[in-house]
Amino acid sequence: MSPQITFPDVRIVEVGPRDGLQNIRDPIATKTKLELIQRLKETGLRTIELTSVVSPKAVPQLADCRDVLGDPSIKQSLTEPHIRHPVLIPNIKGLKIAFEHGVREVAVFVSATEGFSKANINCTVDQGIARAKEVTSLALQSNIVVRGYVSCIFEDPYDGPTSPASVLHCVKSLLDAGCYEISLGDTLGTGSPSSVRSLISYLREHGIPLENLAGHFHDTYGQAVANVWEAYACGIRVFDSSVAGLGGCPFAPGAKGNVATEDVVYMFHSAGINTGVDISKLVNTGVWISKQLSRTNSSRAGTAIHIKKTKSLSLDKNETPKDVSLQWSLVSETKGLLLYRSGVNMKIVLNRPKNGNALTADMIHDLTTTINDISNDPQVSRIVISGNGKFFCTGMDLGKGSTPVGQNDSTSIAQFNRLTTLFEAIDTSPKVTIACINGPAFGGGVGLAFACDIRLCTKDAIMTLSEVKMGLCPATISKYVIREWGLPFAREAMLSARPVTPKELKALGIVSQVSDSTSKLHARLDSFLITLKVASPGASRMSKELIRLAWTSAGGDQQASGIRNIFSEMMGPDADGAHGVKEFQSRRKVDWDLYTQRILKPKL
Ligand SMILES: CC(C)(COP(=O)([O-])OP(=O)([O-])OC[C@H]1O[C@@H](n2cnc3c(N)ncnc32)[C@H](O)[C@@H]1OP(=O)([O-])[O-])[C@@H](O)C(=O)NCCC(=O)NCCSC(=O)C[C@@](C)(O)CC(=O)[O-]
Repeated sequence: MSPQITFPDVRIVEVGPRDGLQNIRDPIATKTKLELIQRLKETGLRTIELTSVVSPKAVPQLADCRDVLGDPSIKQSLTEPHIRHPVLIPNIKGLKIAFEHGVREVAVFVSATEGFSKANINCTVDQGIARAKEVTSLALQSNIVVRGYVSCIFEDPYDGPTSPASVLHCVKSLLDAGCYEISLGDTLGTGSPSSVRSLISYLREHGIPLENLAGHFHDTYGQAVANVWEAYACGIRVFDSSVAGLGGCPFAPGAKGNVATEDVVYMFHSAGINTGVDISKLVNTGVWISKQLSRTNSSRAGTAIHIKKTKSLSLDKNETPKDVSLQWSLVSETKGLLLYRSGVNMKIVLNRPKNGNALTADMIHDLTTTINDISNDPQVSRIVISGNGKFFCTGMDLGKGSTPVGQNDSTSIAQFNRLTTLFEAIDTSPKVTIACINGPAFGGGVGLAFACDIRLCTKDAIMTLSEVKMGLCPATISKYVIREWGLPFAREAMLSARPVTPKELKALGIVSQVSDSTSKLHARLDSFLITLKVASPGASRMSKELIRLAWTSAGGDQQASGIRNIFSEMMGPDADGAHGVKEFQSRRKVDWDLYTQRILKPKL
């Protein structure tokens, strides 16, 4: 019988909140970063890099490092004995700030190569080492432990391949300075298992103890997980990784994200190697942060586990879907709009958060085209409209030099046509349209929400028909707002321009669900979309038409003939009804999403 092999544990250094976020251009709220750290902690990760005390000019995304470090939850976490929270520090000034906030571990960084050193920290390699030594020495005097990073271990974006001797020089210098561990950074992600083995062997042969080394691999060439495994096989036991594979490097063009923590944990657990991490919670965290950042989840294992979980939940007959997530993939991006797809669902996200997602002429045009395109796609059943950032949509563009207000006749006509075409496209779409209102809306933004069939919103999604304050009026949107709100309520809201709360709208049945936060809203949206699988797309389209007829010509001839036509369409041999009733007779429930994707449709 072969002897039982027991593998030593590995330690994962989660770098998502720092390395993962630093390269993202759109501002991320401090509270999202804090929630990310908290969620990561709850997965069982015991080393989580918090932030970086670098110049806000160099890395604007981390300009809130003081707010992160000063938050009570972080202060508490910094005192917990089994938790390690390294903070990246470039210089003495950064160290002092970290020290003031009770940080117990810092990380210093150097590049093994001149080109990257110059671009990243504007000094030579040796000047970088001297700076890191200075920080390390002062940190150690204050009982702060120091970790070192060496970047570009295989290649530099400017200088090309890196010599192992340069890596050795940096590793040795940082260890001599007193760093307890050096993380070897494949910043460009060009390394492969053979280069990993070769470098680690070289360092070991030159007297570097393996227990002082960690691996930090980026996934640009898809080699990161293989590199982690190879480094493990060589004897390395500490690995940096980032949830959902977040990351990149602002100074290394083309560098992709870090190896995803989910992929690393999955790989180690599959080999019976304990990481101490609850993979299920980790996967949920990866899905959550990807959604928060409107980014595709780069973790392969995370995505697969999540889809499997979602599928088994939605196929369970006794299960009422409750906040089950869908996997959304980015389909296209224009200036101001992001388009995502999840099966038969499309989600359009207004993406001009700095201007409250105010609708420029281009955005209105792109939004209309997108809605028309989706409306003509037989593989799609639903269209969601949402917004990025604090606001859902602040209405018509009122920006200096760009607003169409106060211009000439032709500008006015063009804007009128643009707006009416957009709202008509939404209103007459054969697809079920859902406004997922992530925050307050003003003017045309309210119109956008109420041209849709159904609305879910956050508790902060206050609606203001603010037009009268500026001498304008809710002209093109009135058709939809008055229809949905009712005359007296709409009249009062239009004439007062007062903020109307989600609570009021919910009480009137005008919004269907109100969530506590944006993340909960999106989770609720996903669950809601899953529940809509019970509805046939053809029948939904016809139901929409019946509602429109009741609104436009209640009791009239047009409504009567419209109902007659819809009735005969519904009863036809090619209509969804023929399939739905057959399934009913066989005591089978129809998943209309699968049907629409042609999976259940009989082969001709
Ligand atoms: C939203 C708050 C309360 C935020 O108030 P705040 O939180 O104090 O932030 P802010 O005012 O600094 O706004 C943040 C940024 O968003 C911009 N912004 C914000 N809204 C717009 C806009 N519409 N157009 C262009 N830019 C806009 C604003 O200019 C600023 O950009 P920055 O100055 O930093 O570059 C405030 O900015 C505000 O009151 N905005 C105006 C909202 C409004 O009244 N919208 C109605 C537009 S009229 C309309 O839609 C007509 C229509 C379509 O209904 C007619 C029809 O139906 O036919």
